[in-house]
Amino acid sequence: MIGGLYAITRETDDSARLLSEVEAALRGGAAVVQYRDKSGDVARQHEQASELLALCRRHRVPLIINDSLRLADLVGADGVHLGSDDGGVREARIVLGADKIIGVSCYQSLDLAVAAQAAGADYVAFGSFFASATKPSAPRADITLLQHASRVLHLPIVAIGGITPDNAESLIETGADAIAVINALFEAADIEARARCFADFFIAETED
Ligand SMILES: Cc1ncc(COP(=O)(O)OP(=O)(O)O)c(N)n1
Ligand SMILES: Cc1ncsc1CCOP(=O)(O)O
Ligand SMILES: [Mg+2]
Repeated sequence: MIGGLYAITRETDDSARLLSEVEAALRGGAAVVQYRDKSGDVARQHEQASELLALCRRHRVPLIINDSLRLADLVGADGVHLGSDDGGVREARIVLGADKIIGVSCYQSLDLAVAAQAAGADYVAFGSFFASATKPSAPRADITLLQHASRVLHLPIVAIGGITPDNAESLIETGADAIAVINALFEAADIEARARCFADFFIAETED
C-alpha cells in the first residue's frame, strides 16, 4: 500500500551523497522512495538505482523507478512510475508482473486517473499543487481534485509539487494518501528531521 512520505531523489552525480541523503530520509520515516534521474546517463542510473535498492531493502521500503520500465526491470526494483511519455500500464504489468508497483502521473486530470485505474495501476499521482522550483513547467492541479478523486477512485492517491511542511497537511486532509516531495525534503539542513516532520502528519491524520 502506497501511503505516507513518498521521497523522490534529487539528480546528482555524487552517488555517495545520494545514498546518504536517502538513508536520512528513511531513518526519518520515508515510506516510499523513488529514483528520479533525467541525466540520460545509463551507467550512473544503473549504479545509483542498484545501490538505492539495496538500501531500501535494508529499510523494508519500496523503491520505485521513475520513467524507465527497462531500468526498473533491470535492477529488480519494486516498481515504476509512468508519466504520459513513459509508456503504458498494461505493458509495464506484463514486464514487471503482478507483484510490482505501477504508479501513473495524472497531472490535473481525473479522467486520466480513472483510465489508469482501469488499466491496472497501483496508485495515481496528481499535481503540481503548488509552484515547484524542481519542475516550474508542471501543469497545476487544484486541491479540490483530491476531494473528487478520493470519492471516485479506489487506489492510493499521491500528491506532488511544491509540497512543504506548511502546505502538506492541507493535501492530506483533502484526500492525499501520500505526499511526494523532492526539494523541501532533500534541501533541508536536517533531512531526517524533515522526513519525520512529513511522516508525522500521517500519524496525526490517523489519530484525528
Ligand atoms: C509520484 C510522482 N508523480 C509525478 C512525477 C513526475 O514525473 P516526471 O517524470 O518528472 O514527469 P511525468 O513523466 O509525470 O510527466 C513523479 N516522478 N512521481
Ligand atoms: C516531478 C514533479 N512533477 C510534478 S511537480 C514535480 C516536482 C516535485 O518536486 P518538489 O517537491 O521539489 O516541488
Ligand atoms: Mg516521467
